[in-house]
Amino acid sequence: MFEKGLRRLGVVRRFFSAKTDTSLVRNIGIIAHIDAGKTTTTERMLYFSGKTKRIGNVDEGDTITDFLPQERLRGITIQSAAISFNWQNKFRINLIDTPGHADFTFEVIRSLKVLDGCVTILDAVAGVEAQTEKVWKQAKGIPKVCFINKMDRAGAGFSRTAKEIIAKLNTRILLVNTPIFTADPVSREPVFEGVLDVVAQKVLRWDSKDPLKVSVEEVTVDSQYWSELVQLRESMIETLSEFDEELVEYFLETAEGEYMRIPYDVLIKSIRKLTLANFATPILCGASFRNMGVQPLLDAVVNYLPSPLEAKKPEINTDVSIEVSQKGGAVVNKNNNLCVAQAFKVITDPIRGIMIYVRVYAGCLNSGFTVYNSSTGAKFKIGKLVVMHANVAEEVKELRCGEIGVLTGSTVSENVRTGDTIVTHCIKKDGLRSLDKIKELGLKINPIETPPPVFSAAIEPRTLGNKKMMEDSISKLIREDPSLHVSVDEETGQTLLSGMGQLHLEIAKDRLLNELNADVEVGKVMVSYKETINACCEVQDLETEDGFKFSITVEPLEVARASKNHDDLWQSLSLDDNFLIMEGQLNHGQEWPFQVTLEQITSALISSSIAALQKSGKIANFPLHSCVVRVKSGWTIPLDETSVSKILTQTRMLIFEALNKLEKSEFAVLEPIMHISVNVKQGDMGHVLQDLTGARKANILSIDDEYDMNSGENVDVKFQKIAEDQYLPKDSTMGKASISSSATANKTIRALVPLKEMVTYMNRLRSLTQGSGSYHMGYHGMEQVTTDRLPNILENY
Ligand SMILES: Nc1nc2c(ncn2[C@@H]2O[C@H](COP(=O)(O)OP(=O)(O)OP(=O)(O)O)[C@@H](O)[C@H]2O)c(=O)[nH]1
Repeated sequence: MFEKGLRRLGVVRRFFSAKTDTSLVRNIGIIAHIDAGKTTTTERMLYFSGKTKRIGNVDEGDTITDFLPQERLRGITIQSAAISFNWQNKFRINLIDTPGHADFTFEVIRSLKVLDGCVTILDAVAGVEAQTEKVWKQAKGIPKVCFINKMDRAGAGFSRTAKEIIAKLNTRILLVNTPIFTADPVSREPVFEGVLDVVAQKVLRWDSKDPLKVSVEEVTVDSQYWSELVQLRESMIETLSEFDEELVEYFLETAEGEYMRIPYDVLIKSIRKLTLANFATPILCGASFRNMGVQPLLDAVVNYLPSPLEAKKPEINTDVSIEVSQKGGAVVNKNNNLCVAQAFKVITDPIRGIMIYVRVYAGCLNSGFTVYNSSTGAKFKIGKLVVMHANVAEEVKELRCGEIGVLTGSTVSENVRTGDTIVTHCIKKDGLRSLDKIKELGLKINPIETPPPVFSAAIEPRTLGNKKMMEDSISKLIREDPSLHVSVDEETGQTLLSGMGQLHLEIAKDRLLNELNADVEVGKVMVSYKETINACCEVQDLETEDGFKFSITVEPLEVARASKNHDDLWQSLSLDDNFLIMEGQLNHGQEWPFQVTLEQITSALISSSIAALQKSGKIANFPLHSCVVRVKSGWTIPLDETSVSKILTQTRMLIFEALNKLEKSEFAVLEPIMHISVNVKQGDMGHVLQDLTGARKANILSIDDEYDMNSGENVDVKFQKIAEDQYLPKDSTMGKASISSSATANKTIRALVPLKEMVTYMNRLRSLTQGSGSYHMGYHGMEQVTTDRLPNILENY
């Protein structure tokens, strides 16, 4: 219980030991729609855990996790920040606070890749918002708890939000605590004062002046909360019984069918079981800004979210076994000496240089050991290892299975990129030779997918002498943020920087100018267009005198998918939905004959394919999208060749040559299509709809009442029924739905729209709705530009 944690606060504020038992580690992410209160909640978690001695606030720009100058200035999270702290003096929580803005979705994707559990924060007034639905889907399969925040705001609706969680996020819920209110002495309006803890059967009230002071009151039969508590427990136990046989047995036999006789520990165990199985989501509430409800949330993190030993196993490229032992954590290929880790984030620290965040999946990573990057084939020694507390580093000797930490040192900076897998021996400093070449050194954790960039801007040095510095600064930026892309037009020499949205490019520009001191000019932000091919092309058996032999085809993605062969090695080019296929590579069987490794060859082929597909569109030189470069089986290189540079140049030329065989008519221009949800008052609906379908060429998917769950396209009928049947306490504050009369009732329009038509939409929506309308937009996919709009697009590009 958190009271124990509180009591300890004044006494124990020491750093945790690096050797925390793996079963006591929680790697969690905080995910939500923008402004739901992720950073505010994280800040309180750090304070209540004893990690910080004062509470930072987003609005004053002094939080621990939003430490970039741009984050403090704008009051939003831009990059995910990792921080470790203790709870209950025994659990170690590694927490990543992720950005909520859709432009920084890659930060969420890469964090989710290495996390075992999530806290989803919701704004009690806004309910389940569009970005919440999106991140919830991205976190599929990861156990979650929900925190309904901002219960202090007028219009907060706990039960309304809880109902939306069931219906829109398609999960059963377990109400771990519910809000309690007191009446304002003057206005008599309800004021949020604490929570009813359904599991511990207590009422917790926070002192508005002292954040550490909480009064705890047992709920007994004569309490005003007793009958509410009985109903809440009954409802919780019914949901638990749907899944947990052991609980049913306990309820019927030991508790003799009495809901109130199931003890705290038995309930915690059962809630944990359902959460880990992704059968249900525990729900809690509070108001982080007022320091209310955060300690129970931390208790929920350790009580209900998985340790690394219980988490989803990593997805890897081969079929070796991954077993989990309570003592050693995950063991890959039955080898207790094998360490497997994945790099998920790279940052450049002004003092420490390049820092690579890794998650260790098996074994133990030791400083000073030689490691192998199985994604690139590079072998190198790692330097110091550190654990980060936002921007403060603590040096550690080792990172064990399940932990998140940082690699530092110059060798590391040259050899590791986001998504790479690192393999090493846990005991011998230079023990790579004793690892199995194919099953262990060849093992890769599936890479982190990068979403496609949809906006780009030309960028150029102010003076010619600054070109090199500009290139270096851009590559630093891209190393940190692979969702930014750079391409150079070989004919005009123009450099284009592409990203996930206008804000993303704006921040990149700010960082280039102010943090990296690059003397550059950045042009107008424009939509990124692509081209694709609708026919295959090939170059057969190119043989050079010095012994290189390759046959290559370039195919549309759907053609390659239709003829997928399980012996082929598919590699994502991490860009534009393009792939490289190496035919028959999983079937070689015999001894590897070449000096260079398969990983080095594959890495070279990936680089040459990316370069060749960058500017190959025949209609307008746009980069190619949804294309596959296939290297046919039977390829060879000279046996004594020690470098891959020739493979790079030869295959790049071959891809160009193949593409040149296609006619212009076999190419098509693609544009980014966005899904949008627009919230407007009923009275404004007509104008907004007319504008969307007319000027913006939108394809309307649905029009729903904002809080009407009877008609949403993403409402599953099964969960709608569960939502209707769920027992929920009456909302004490005035819910938004009850405030609105039919004339002002909010409507949500969902539609698919070309991004080009949405560039100035915010201003347009404001003027159509007198400032009351709002919208949210996310990437849907690339689609062929319709013939009527193509000439205009090409003319203006
Ligand atoms: N009334 C009220 N306001 C809150 C509460 N929690 C956060 N806020 C405010 O909501 C705004 C957004 O809070 P943040 O913590 O930055 O939200 P976020 O989810 O981290 O935002 P992004 O990371 O930019 O997506 C700030 O103005 C906070 O002060 C709360 O419990 N009650």
